[in-house]
Amino acid sequence: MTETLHIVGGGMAGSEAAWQAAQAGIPVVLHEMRPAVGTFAHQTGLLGEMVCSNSFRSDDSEQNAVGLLHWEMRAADGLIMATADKHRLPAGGALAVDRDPFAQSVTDALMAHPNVTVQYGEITELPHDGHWIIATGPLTSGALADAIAAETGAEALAFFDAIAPIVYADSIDMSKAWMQSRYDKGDTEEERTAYLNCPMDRDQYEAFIDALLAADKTEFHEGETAKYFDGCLPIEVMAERGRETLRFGPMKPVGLTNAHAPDVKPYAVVQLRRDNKLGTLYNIVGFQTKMKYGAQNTVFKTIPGLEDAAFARLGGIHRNSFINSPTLLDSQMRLRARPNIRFAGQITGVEGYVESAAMGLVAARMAVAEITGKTLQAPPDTTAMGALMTHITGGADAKTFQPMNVNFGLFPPVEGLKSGRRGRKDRYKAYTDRAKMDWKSWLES
Ligand SMILES: Cc1cc2nc3c(=O)[nH]c(=O)nc-3n(C[C@H](O)[C@H](O)[C@H](O)COP(=O)(O)OP(=O)(O)OC[C@H]3O[C@@H](n4cnc5c(N)ncnc54)[C@H](O)[C@@H]3O)c2cc1C
Repeated sequence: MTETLHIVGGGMAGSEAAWQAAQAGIPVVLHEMRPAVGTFAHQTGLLGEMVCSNSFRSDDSEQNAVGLLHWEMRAADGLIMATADKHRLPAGGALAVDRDPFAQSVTDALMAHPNVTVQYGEITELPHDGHWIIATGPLTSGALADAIAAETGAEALAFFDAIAPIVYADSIDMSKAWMQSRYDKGDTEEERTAYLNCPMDRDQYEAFIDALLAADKTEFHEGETAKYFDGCLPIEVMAERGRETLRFGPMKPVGLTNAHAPDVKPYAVVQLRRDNKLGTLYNIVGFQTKMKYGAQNTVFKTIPGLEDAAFARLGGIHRNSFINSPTLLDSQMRLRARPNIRFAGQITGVEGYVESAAMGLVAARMAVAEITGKTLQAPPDTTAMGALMTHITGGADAKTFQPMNVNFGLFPPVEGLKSGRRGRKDRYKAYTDRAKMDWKSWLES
């Protein structure tokens, strides 16, 4: 008899995973704690509930990385994409979804599937036997989060997402910024030039502080803890504590010499640190923030060198349980210490409905292969699915690991194409053409 796949969490990732495995002929038990045990964000007991916006973002599979991920999931007969297409609302180039019929259809499809049993109830332990996928999302219940922390070490499970904004390297103006580590620290040239620095004079700093203090901010949701840890105070809270706080904190100008004006001492310096192995993404060090996205776009572009910055993601702080996947998971998304357990969805450190469902899709296919005595290699990192997986299972720096949306910064470059803004359209088309070809080959493998 074929072994059963247990999936914990009937959200975006768990629903997609259940569908993929069931369609492959594997018996699935899907464990969902709602409606008996709720979260502060979910409103219903339905599977596949969208907790906030009703958008799956861009549907452009040629020029947008999330649009490409849509394409890949459709090509893999994904339940979440097929249901989103069925309940699509007019939204220009974006894929907006009528949320209640969407979740109802996901629920109906899984309930009606002969290979799926939905079992309502909270799972509170990490199981020792059988094949399991944990897809309990950013609001994983307290008991299970405790069990995960006990298994992995408390520091490997984050409860808050304190996100510093991430910028595409090729959108930074290097005629103003320069590369240097503070006090030129490091044994190699690479280490001595590990940071990218943006200098400010006094007027620019004062104007920046004014803009921070005046910016629109988001409040914590009810049920979220508004407790900040001193190590990750939002920059605007630091600015509220005193106009000089940032200049003595993340923006301190010491140990740095402006390569473009060595005789002029900057009044403050914003530092950016490499965020991925490819060097295509940089995060602004210490700039976690509760400013609204519109305000961030305006305020951060006043930083010299970032006037034309394009953001791979903006900053934020919110309740989000996620594991340190680069250290905990192998390339099959299995917990190294307990290989009978895979993780999928937002808890692995991806961000967003589509990315979470995508990780459910691939984790289930890997589990199916294992149950049927085969091994399915991870998709190549030239595909949107593979680029995301590579990021969480090893591409990202484990020390600064933060949840990530899919974006072209995660893709290996296509050789021979023009860099910078002007070449972007051709570059993205080349990425997506390559991805589609490689995704089709992977599906056939
Ligand atoms: C407040 C908030 C707003 C968000 N807004 C957006 C947005 O606008 N757009 C966007 O793309 N993403 C948004 N996200 C992120 C969003 O949660 C994810 O994109 C997506 O829902 C994650 O999918 P998932 O399957 O990993 O988790 P979920 O969809 O949350 O599914 C996890 C499921 O596991 C269940 N569960 C948890 N613990 C247990 C347990 N112990 N036993 C059994 N079941 C359990 C939960 O009830 C839930 O059904 C938001 C997240 C939060 C918290």
